[in-house]
Amino acid sequence: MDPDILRSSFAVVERRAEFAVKYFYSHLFRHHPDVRGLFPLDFPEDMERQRDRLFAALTHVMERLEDPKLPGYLRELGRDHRKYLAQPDHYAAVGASLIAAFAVAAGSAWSAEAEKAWGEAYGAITNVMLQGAWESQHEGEPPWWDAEVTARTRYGDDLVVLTLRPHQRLRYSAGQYVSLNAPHLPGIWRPYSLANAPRVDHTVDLHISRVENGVLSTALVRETREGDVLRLGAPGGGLIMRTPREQPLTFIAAGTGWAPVKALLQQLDATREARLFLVARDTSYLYDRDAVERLQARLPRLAVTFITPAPGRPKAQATERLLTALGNRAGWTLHDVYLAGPPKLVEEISATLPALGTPPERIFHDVLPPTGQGHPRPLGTAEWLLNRPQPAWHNPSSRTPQT
Ligand SMILES: NC(=O)C1=CN([C@@H]2O[C@H](COP(=O)(O)OP(=O)(O)OC[C@H]3O[C@@H](n4cnc5c(N)ncnc54)[C@H](O)[C@@H]3O)[C@@H](O)[C@H]2O)C=CC1
Repeated sequence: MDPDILRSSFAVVERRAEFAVKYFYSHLFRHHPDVRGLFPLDFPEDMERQRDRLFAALTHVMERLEDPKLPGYLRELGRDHRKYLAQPDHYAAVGASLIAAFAVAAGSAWSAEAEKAWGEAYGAITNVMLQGAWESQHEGEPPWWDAEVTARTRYGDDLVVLTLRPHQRLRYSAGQYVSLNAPHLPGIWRPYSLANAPRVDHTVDLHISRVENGVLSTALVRETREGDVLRLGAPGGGLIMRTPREQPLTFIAAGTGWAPVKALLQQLDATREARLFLVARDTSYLYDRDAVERLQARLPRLAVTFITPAPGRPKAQATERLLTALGNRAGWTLHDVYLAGPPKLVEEISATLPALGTPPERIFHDVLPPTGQGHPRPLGTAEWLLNRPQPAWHNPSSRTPQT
């Protein structure tokens, strides 16, 4: 497998992603009509997003071809793909259509070597994913976990906290996420962080913020009732506690990014020194305040800072205020930082923290899909002070305003 050939041919295909994806799906469904059921064809807007997801996953792999963590990621992906009831034949069918689509999209940039490199790479990727699926099956895990909604708390129009009781025990670490599906919306799965450390009764909380035109989040926020049964995919993600006991911690949570941070905080003992920055688009979105108070009562060395825009100011101002607050705190060389929230915010804050003194390898967050704008270069301290980064809102209207 030649990483250079893979990367150079993928770079050409990526520029024609839209065409490549259309070709891929029509090729796949023409040759293997049986796999149609695995894709959310009833929801054209979701099929549209499927394109981004397919390329986000491929880009993720392309960027990590030589990363020793890639096999672990692929095993987790294979375990998670059991929820689609994906069989070895399906993997082979997808591979044949993917390579056919790449060949057409790459045009004259395609060659016999590229075809060979992709065939080998796809075979290797599939083997590791199938191994992950097999291990999960061997350990007695179900393809997905049916889970009954046992409680539901609505905050405003666009946010709901659901408590679910999985029918089979779900093993996970605080800070991990699962994908979630409602059986009446087949094929639509979205990742949500588990909002609690494992409990004795095995129930889990999910914090769901409604995304405008989001088929699943809208249904979950508006229609889900106690007694409904939802489906959870295999837990995954590496936002788990990695910091030695004696070291101080900073948590930054924006919006429902509070979910994994809350789970991580629940694991701390009373001696831990930690600070928490909770960011919301306005005060009415600072939900779950009781839980914050309970944590403060249990953790005397936890300093909490709430950050919202000034009254009447746009929500972007919260991120500016967060940057100011971070700049006013000391000790960044000592703190491990755990970050969760909108991908753009996570990207910006993790690019800013090294200028304050946190080593990049001490900043932890989920691997979020690429925003298409590349990763910002970390700033030097002087650059940061002279020219503080402005929050970049790439789609400020993608959220429904609260009425
Ligand atoms: N594990 C993780 O990292 C988790 C991430 N999330 C993500 O967090 C977001 C939560 O959505 P909501 O609760 O509706 O949050 P939201 O849209 O209300 O945003 C919360 C705050 O984040 C900041 N922000 C939002 N978008 C930004 C942008 N483009 N650039 C810079 N700053 C921005 C603003 O300060 C805003 O006040 C979703 O994108 C979700 O995918 C949610 C849960 C867990």
